Amino acid sequence: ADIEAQVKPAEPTHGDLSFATFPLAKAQKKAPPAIAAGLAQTLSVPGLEIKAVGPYVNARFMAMPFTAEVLDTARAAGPRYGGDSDVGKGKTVTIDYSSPNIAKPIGFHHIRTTFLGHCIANIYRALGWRVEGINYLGDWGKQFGLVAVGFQEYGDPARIEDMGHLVEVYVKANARAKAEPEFDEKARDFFRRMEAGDAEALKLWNQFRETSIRGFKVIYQRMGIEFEHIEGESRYQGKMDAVIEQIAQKPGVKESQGALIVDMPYAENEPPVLLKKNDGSTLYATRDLAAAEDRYERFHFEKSLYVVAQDQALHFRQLFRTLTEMGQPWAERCVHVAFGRIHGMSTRKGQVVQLNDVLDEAKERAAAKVKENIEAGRLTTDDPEKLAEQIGLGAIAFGDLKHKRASDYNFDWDEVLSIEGHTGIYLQYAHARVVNVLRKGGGAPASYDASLLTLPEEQALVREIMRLPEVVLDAAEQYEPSLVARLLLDVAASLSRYYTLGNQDRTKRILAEDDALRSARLALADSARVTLAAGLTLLGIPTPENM
Ligand SMILES: NC(=[NH2+])NCCC[C@H](N)C(=O)O
Repeated sequence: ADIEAQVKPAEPTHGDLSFATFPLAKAQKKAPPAIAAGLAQTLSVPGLEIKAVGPYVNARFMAMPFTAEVLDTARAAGPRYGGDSDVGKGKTVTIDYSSPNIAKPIGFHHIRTTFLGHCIANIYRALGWRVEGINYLGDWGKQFGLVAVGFQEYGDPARIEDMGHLVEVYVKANARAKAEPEFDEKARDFFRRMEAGDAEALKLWNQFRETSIRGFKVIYQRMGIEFEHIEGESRYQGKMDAVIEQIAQKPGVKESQGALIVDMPYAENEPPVLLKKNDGSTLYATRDLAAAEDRYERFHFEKSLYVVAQDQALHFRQLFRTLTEMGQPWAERCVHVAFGRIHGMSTRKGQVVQLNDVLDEAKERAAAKVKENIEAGRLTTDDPEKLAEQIGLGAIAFGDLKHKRASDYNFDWDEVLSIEGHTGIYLQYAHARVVNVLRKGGGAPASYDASLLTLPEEQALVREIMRLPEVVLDAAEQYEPSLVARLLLDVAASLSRYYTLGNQDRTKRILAEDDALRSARLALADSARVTLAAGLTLLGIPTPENM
């Protein structure tokens, strides 16, 4: 109790704690060095290495025995850290994501499915699965009738290749159909002609479709997304009768109020699964049934994911139940990866949120931030325009992916672009900063002594770095990119605590005077860099090296 413990000076090669034995000399009637030697021999504390040095008992936190293994694993894997190509070897997953509706605005739910789906696809790919990403366009259905009839009445033929124009036509036509029954009837009739194979109707439809796909592709390119398949509901045109025939065999079909429905038990008040409307036209559910079978035939999937808003939960429950009732053993491999809503997202262009406008505005706002920080000398870049695009995309993507997918969230421009917050830009900056420190230190050495990494802050950072592979597995199992997002925040926070420890200048902490210590710290910094880069890439977020 008389022993005074003092936290050792900043230079940790001397140990982390030191006890002076002078106060004990009188009571024990022994010389301090002898007391120190005796104590060092009898004291045993797990995790502490204890040594007598003259009259002092010095203690040092020991590095976890696996520190070297963690760092070497991360550094050897580099951009593939967190992945494991054995996990999904020989298995295929289909991922239905993005799937916007042609000639309709890309609404908030398409923003979430696009980010979530892209990330889940990246994660499964990193785990060695064969990923068949499917952009299942809403390119069939009555809404086409609306656009077509609207376009014929007040569209500008010169602008048939302008997606924005088609959206305008749709929005107006939709409002008119609600107010004017004849207009609505015309739209239905147009779709009926499409389903009947009318060449003229199909020609116009195809023009709209091409225009939309061209417009979507620009957005996907911007986001770094490549789909294995861009197809859509129209693929099942002409193939629906076969599916209905199959359902008629098992579990059966029946008529209900002029429409054709799947004959299976329904809960009280549950709307039945509609296969054909009373006018004979097919529905979303009919096409999804055909699509599910088609996907199984083409890909023999181990899993079939549908990254679609929670609003469609009933649709998917019924879809999967129908497949089960049909006797498809693979029905249980289908999963609705549902997500909540974004509240409060609007752009300067207005309330009808379009993904491209969101990305544009994010870039514009990021550009203002970049400019402001360059002027204040806090940021350097040789390509401010590109950096703004990368920060803008990171802001929206991370702002979305950090939330558990099932929860709703409020979107706020200032929040997603805050450098201090739980944001994409914060992580991008943490990454660029560590890249910079490594550059100053002449890069990380191949060999180093991991046992020198004994500071609690160093060990804490090692522990976060170590978690990525496990977190990626959990994220895949739960279809939950937010787990990866949160780990990255933990890594960045640990890194920042390490830099600022003892209020030292961050470069000094890592670029220590002592060669051996500096090497070990650079190796640790390099592993943190690898973890941030690999994780951000899984989330679909660019990792600029300079900012
Ligand atoms: N197989 C599916 N149903 N995928 C989701 C399609 C989403 C639909 N196009 C929509 O925008 O609401």
